[in-house]
Amino acid sequence: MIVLKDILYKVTLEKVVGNTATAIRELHFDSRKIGLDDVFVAIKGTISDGHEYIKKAVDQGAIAIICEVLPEQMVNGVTYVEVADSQQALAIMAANYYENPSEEIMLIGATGTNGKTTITTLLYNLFLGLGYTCGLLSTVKVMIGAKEYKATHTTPDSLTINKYLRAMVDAGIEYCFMEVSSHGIAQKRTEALRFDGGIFTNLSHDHLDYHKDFAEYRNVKKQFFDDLPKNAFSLVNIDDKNGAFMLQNTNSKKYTYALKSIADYKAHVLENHFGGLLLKIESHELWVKLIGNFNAYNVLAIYASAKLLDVDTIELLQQLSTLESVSGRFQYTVSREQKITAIVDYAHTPDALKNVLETINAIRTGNEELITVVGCGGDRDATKRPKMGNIASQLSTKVIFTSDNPRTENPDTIIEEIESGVSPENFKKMLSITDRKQAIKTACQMAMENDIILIAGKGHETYQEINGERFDFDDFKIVTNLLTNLKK
Ligand SMILES: CC(=O)N[C@H]1[C@@H](OP(=O)(O)OP(=O)(O)OC[C@H]2O[C@@H](n3ccc(=O)[nH]c3=O)[C@H](O)[C@@H]2O)O[C@H](CO)[C@@H](O)[C@@H]1O[C@H](C)C(=O)N[C@@H](C)C(=O)N[C@H](CCC(=O)O)C(=O)O
Ligand SMILES: Nc1ncnc2c1ncn2[C@@H]1O[C@H](COP(=O)(O)OP(=O)(O)OP(=O)(O)O)[C@@H](O)[C@H]1O
Repeated sequence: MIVLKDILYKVTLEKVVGNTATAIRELHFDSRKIGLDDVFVAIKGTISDGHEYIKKAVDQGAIAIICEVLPEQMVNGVTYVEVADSQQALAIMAANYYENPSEEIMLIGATGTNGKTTITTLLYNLFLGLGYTCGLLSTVKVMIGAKEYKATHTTPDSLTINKYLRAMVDAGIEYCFMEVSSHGIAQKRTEALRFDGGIFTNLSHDHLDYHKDFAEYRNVKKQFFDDLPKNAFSLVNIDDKNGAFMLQNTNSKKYTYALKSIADYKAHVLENHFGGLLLKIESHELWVKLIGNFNAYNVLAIYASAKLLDVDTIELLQQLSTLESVSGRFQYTVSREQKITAIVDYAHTPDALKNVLETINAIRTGNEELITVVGCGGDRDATKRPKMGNIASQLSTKVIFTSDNPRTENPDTIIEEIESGVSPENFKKMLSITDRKQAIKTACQMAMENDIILIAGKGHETYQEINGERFDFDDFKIVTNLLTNLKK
């Protein structure tokens, strides 16, 4: 039997009307899920206010209501608890409800604008290879041992996280690697979790549709490190100009990694081409099958994390050399006859797109065409559109602007906004094809021997979202198929 008072442990209570010794069944923050004897946590959201659904929750059988403002009319037999912050209360209650699973597993979080999925997935694969049992909470998928679940968020809500962590602990899983998004931190989805380590990758212009400005976005990321406990490690990329800021107020053990600056963990890129990366990490030379300078940072972060988790260096180097690239993250295929290389990458921010294009330009000989197919999502930060148009047209020899999850916006209007960032001298490089499949097909038809096609923005996604509906769409499958059947 679960008692309300027990799951309220550590929640600061402002006011209580009713009995907290009451037995409860489930905990929910969505009134639509409430059944008999459940607890409803009312949250002020971005679209609606959970407080408006309190009556509905009670009508459906809720035995307790947790809210920031008590309703005027309260029903006898229902317990009403006023708290200062419902999201925080939910996080603490969720941890209590699932008996604090984060305290029974090694939990490592990665945050930053880019690299979270790559780092957490590679850490997961690395630790599996080392013989540990592992869990993964990422944008692409959730893994609990061998069982795969569809991910709905980069960082799910606190109830879902704790439910997954409990399932991992019950399955005997030793390590969980999870992505920590800025939305997740801001909405307190990760509060009340006990992390054993936190990794900071980098910070650039992103999510400014959600966060007020860059300063707020940066402060939210820092909050994750501020909250890490004394025994956890904070591992930050100190080459990033915001790296030092992340470490300012944390009580955790502070470590840095870098390719350029002085750092606790340092690497040099000795070779960088389509075959992979040759790195010198500390005194060790290491070949990895990952491409591009940014992956040198990712490999270094993984190496440093594993060292901080006491992995044997020889075994670690051996496993690192076997790692394969992550789905939709610089995933590539080469057509057999024409040797046309197609790269599918999730780059959907100006900085990530610039990184990927610079990575390709650093590797290519210069004689080939670099044809980029790219779009920007609808109903999301519109300020990045001209920036991405500018970057794509400057750093490619040809560019095709197309759709990328237009959602409720008109895809042609989005494309016009992307085009507005292209400077006149690059107009001749530019084409616009609204239909993404047609855009990819045109790129394949335009490509000649040894040319390179970059299809950016969607990465691992297997859909195109138009007006609330998701249609099957997979960049990598489409381009692989087109290149296989290409007749020139
Ligand atoms: C903008 C945003 O982050 N929204 C998240 C937020 O929902 P919200 O504030 O919009 O909720 P709302 O619809 O206003 O409703 C407010 C409250 O009323 C409740 N309600 C609502 C209707 C009803 O009938 N009954 C009821 O009780 C809702 O359950 C909610 O508690 O809280 C929900 C529960 O945690 C999230 O599912 C939801 O994520 C939406 C779906 C989303 O798309 N989020 C994205 C932007 C996101 O979080 N992305 C980051 C990664 C970003 C990145 O790095 O790319 C992520 O971690 O996934
Ligand atoms: N360390 C890095 N620095 C810069 N760019 C990177 C880094 N690692 C990966 N990238 C590039 O950034 C993009 C996103 O990578 P990844 O999915 O790993 O990041 P993320 O932080 O999980 O982003 P998201 O939450 O949007 O999925 C990809 O295009 C990838 O090529």
